[in-house]
Amino acid sequence: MSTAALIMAAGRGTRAGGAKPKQWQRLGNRRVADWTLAAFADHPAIDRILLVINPEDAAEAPDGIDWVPGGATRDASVRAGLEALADEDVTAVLIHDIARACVSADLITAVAGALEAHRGAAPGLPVADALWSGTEEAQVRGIVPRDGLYRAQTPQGFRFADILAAHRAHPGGAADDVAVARAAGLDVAIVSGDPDNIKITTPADFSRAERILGARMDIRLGNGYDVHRFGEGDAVILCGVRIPFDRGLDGHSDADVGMHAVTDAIYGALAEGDIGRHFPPSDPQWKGAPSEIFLRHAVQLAEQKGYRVGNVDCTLVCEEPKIGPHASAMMEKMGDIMGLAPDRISIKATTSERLGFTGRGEGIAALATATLVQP
Ligand SMILES: Nc1ccn([C@@H]2O[C@H](COP(=O)(O)OP(=O)(O)OP(=O)(O)O)[C@@H](O)[C@H]2O)c(=O)n1
Ligand SMILES: C[C@](O)(CO)[C@H](O)COP(=O)(O)O
Repeated sequence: MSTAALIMAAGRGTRAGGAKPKQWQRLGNRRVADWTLAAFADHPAIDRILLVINPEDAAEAPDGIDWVPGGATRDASVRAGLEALADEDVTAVLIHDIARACVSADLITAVAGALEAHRGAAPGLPVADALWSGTEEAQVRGIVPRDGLYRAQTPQGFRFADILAAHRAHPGGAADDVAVARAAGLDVAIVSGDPDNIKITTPADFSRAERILGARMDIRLGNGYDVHRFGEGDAVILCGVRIPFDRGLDGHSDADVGMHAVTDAIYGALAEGDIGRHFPPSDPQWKGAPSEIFLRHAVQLAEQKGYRVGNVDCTLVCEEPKIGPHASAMMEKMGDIMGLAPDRISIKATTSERLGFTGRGEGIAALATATLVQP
């Protein structure tokens, strides 16, 4: 079975307001559309994603995602998307509003899983509040029994051939795809909806969605510690900056103790061991290597796993050389390598009051902490 996600994004978002349709507006550190697409792109049950947009928004479409033009109404847009998939080997389709950016992986799993036993499946929330009917003057006219009533959500899932035929036969004007399916006589199973799967409809919904997504945010913390002893040389390299000195630091690579501690903090936050695991000292290719190779690798690994570096704090422990005059150059260099703003990097130094190996001037130690945030 090949399952496609058809993401409906051709609406104008008039109720939400703003300078551009709601799906292209910011929600935290990404656009609404990017949250929704990421939920499906990362999901193992989804083999293919097709986005339906208004052609006026072509410049907003994310790279690497196929899109087709939608229509004037939601059901016309869905039909356009289904027709575009008709020649592909798609057996099931999950049709989702891009405006439901808080959709969870569990809900996608539940709808996709229900399609193994049912021809159609969609999430619904039983109505929990009392229901009234009202007059145009906002007076209560009567009480509506709520038994058996559900609030409809997306993604709504169907066998592909069924829902394509149902849309082709439908005269238009349906609120959702379950309505189209039912008009064609298809049975649709109700799976448990998710109260957090809100549809961003009005301006107030943006902050609700941010709260929901913020509560899900995964923050990781890692620490790193490294030591290199002094040896022959006329300079040390610390956090990417060459500092002339009457000795150098010994090491297999360029012995940048500060950069190593930061790199290990990132690996630590990922539970990915340390530099030695990724760049074994027994491997001659790393002899004298610039340590930014290691740091770049750690940052890339974090990105591959869906994290970005939030901030980094590094303390160098030595009596000499003096770090203060070089700290801002170090922060700039580290920021360049990590793609991090300077105000998210702290590099500072302390002596150890002439105690221990650093106090006796035998080497330099470095400690670092890094946070990783998802997404
Ligand atoms: N012609 C249309 C109209 C709507 N949609 C999509 O269908 C979903 C329905 O949500 P809704 O809140 O109604 O979106 P809009 O139509 O954009 O909002 P509004 O009614 O406030 O303009 C949205 O993801 C929207 O982009 C679509 O693809 N094509
Ligand atoms: C499809 C839908 O999300 C189901 O709740 C909803 O009907 C679409 O939004 P609209 O506000 O009804 O256009």
